[in-house]
Parts: sequence; C-alpha cells; structure tokens
Amino acid sequence: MSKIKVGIVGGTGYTGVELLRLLARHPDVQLRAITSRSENGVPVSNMFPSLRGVVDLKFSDPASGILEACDAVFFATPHGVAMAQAPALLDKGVKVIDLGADFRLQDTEVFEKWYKLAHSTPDALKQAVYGLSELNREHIKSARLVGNPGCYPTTMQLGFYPLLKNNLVSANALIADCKSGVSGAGRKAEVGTLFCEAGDTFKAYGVSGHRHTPETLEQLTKMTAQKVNLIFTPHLTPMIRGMHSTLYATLLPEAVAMSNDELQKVFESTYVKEPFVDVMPWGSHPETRSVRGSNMLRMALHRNGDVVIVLVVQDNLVKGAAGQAVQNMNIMFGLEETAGLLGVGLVP
Ligand SMILES: NC(=O)C1=CN([C@@H]2O[C@H](COP(=O)(O)OP(=O)(O)OC[C@H]3O[C@@H](n4cnc5c(N)ncnc54)[C@H](OP(=O)(O)O)[C@@H]3O)[C@@H](O)[C@H]2O)C=CC1
Ligand SMILES: CC(=O)N[C@@H](CCC(=O)OP(=O)(O)O)C(=O)O
Repeated sequence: MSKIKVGIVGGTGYTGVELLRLLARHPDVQLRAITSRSENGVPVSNMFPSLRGVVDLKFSDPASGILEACDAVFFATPHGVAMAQAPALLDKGVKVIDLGADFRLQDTEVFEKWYKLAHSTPDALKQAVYGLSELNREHIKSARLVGNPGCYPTTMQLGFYPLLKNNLVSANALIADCKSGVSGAGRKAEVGTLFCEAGDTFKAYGVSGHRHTPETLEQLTKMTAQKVNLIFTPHLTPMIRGMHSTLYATLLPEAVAMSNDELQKVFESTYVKEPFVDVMPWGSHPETRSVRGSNMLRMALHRNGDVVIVLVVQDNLVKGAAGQAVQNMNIMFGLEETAGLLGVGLVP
C-alpha cells in the first residue's frame, strides 16, 4: 500500500511538534507539508533540533496550496482556523482532523457562546464526527472530517463511560477535579504560562465555567437516559506534560450492593480490547509519568461509601491531542489502530 501523504497546519505549536514526533516514525505515513506563517521557509529541524535527521522538510505557507496534495491534513491551530480552511480541502477530497474545537460541538449556538466566535461552516460541521476513538470508532472509520476531543473531556468521558453506560451511578451529580500540565495552554506567549508564574505554584481556574464542560456534557448525555449534571474544575499544575483527573460518581441505590470486584470487572470488560486504555488493579494510584510521551490512558478505581472514585491519567499532548489524532487517522484510513503509537511512557 502506498504511504498516506500528510500535512500539518500549525507545525510550530506544541501539538504540531508532537504530531511531527509521532508521524515521522509512522510506518504508513509520508510527511509532505508542515505549515507556519511565522517560520515559513525555515527548516523544521532548525526550530526543533529533536527532529534533526528525522524530518528534512521546511515550514511552508499554509496558503501555498501544498496542503491540497495531501491525503490527510491535521489542524494543530487555534480555534477558528480549521473552520475557515477545512472546507476547501474537503472539496479536494482531503480528509481533515482538527485538534481544535471547531468541529467538536454539534450545536453552533453553544459553540458561539463558549468560544466567542461565529461558526462559519455549519455545513461542514454536520458531516463532522467526534473523535473519541474508543467510543466512536465505527463513525470515525467512514469520516472525512473529525473533531478531535479536548484533553480534559477525553479523561472525563473514558472515566465515566462504564458507570453511565451500565446505569450504575446518578448522572445528576458527577464531579471531575482535573489537573493539567502547562503545555495544555499551548506555546503562545502568555504571562500565566511563564516559568515564574506557573512554576512552584498551583491553582484552579475556570471554576465558574470552562468550555470543556459543554463538550463533555454533550457526549456524556449520549451515554445515559438520565439527565446529566457535571461539576468540572480544572487546575494548572507545575509540570510540562500530563493530566490527572479525579472523578466522583454516586452509586444508584440498585448498584450500592455491588462489590469492588464487580465494579472492577465492569471497567475491565469495557476496555479489555482497547490498546490505549489501561484499567489498573483496584486501589492503584496512576501517575502522570507512567504515560508521559505515550498514547496510553490509565485509570484506577477506588470507593468511599456510595461514591466511586475513578483516577485517570494521560499525556495531554498525546492521548489528549496529537496521539488521539493519529489514532483517528489510523482508523479513518483502515490502518492498524496502534501504528506509530506504541511508544512507552518516559519514567522517571
Ligand atoms: N496543548 C494541548 O495540550 C492541547 C491543545 N489542543 C488544541 O490544539 C490546537 C493547537 O494547540 P497548541 O499546539 O497548544 O497551540 P499553539 O499555540 O502551541 O500553536 C498554534 C499553531 O497554530 C499556528 N497558527 C496560528 N494561527 C494560525 C492561522 N490563522 N493559520 C494557520 N496557522 C496558524 C501557529 O503557527 P504560526 O503562527 O507560525 O502560523 C502555531 O504553530 C488548539 O486548538 C488547542 O486548543 C487540544 C488538546 C490539547
Ligand atoms: C492548561 C490549559 O490551559 N489547558 C487548556 C485546555 C487544553 C486545550 O488546549 O484544549 P482545547 O483544545 O479545548 O482548547 C485550557 O484550559 O484552556
């Protein structure tokens, strides 16, 4: 089979360089174009010496037409960019995966409220498929346009799914207490992400409303007939990569008698065939470093009375962004789902 020709829009950002790291060693991919407006013409390896001898392309202008010759294009760009540029690529038969939020929310009014942007391509949005690989694989297989999930929503959905799908917990009282590494904010210069502002300190943000709440609610609602209510509190933690989500859900009266062993089996049987979801033994404490640089999401169950506690870790740049995007590309092109994604986490 000939290799898939791939382009990346936004190659100078953190998810862009993560895509490059993964795709450069992907057995079925040929990297054709990596765009940057600010670094146009500069060799990619000048900016990222980690890619010297691995990627020999130069950054190109996203408007040069080079993307149209690709089979697949990833948008690793701020919200609003993919919706402006994807329709022309789709018209040329190029498959598109957006790492931003332009194609995640089905309701344009909700999108406009949270992103403060008018949605310019509601027609393209109608054909977009939400790219949570494990739960939406069948739709992703035939998708031409995928909206890759947000990083926090990936942990919340995969953690709550076995409980909601099996009607074991009250969906009306879900709590997600989540922590992200600073790379989650992207590479753009902002005072809040400077070393002196984000190092050796810890804080919550977006407590009264974060745009990942509507995305997560929209998807959790598909898992259960109950009304879903979610309290989601993100925190910024002084590490570069990694995300840790502590999820709380109260068992319904009819499920309270379940043993820890039975609950564990529900999770294990849900994810037994998933190459990138690891259900650890009951009572484990997954660490972010166990998934650093890898596409694996690890979870472990605990219980306090009627409350089930699910601990979930992932690398925000891999399973939370670029890795899941590559996983979706593999599914869209009928490749081995794990191709290019079998790297092991970096410990220590
Ligand atoms: N960081 C993370 O953990 C996660 C990020 N995401 C999402 O992925 C997307 C990318 O994030 P991240 O890599 O962190 O962002 P960065 O801010 O680090 O990078 C953004 C990139 O987009 C390019 N860009 C900006 N504006 C335009 C434009 N108008 N046209 C073409 N290219 C443009 C920039 O390059 P240049 O200006 O040179 O063209 C840069 O390479 C965002 O939508 C983000 O929300 C999703 C999940 C997790
Ligand atoms: C630490 C940090 O700032 N994280 C980002 C979320 C990560 C991300 O980029 O998600 P989207 O693709 O939905 O924007 C935030 O809370 O805005």
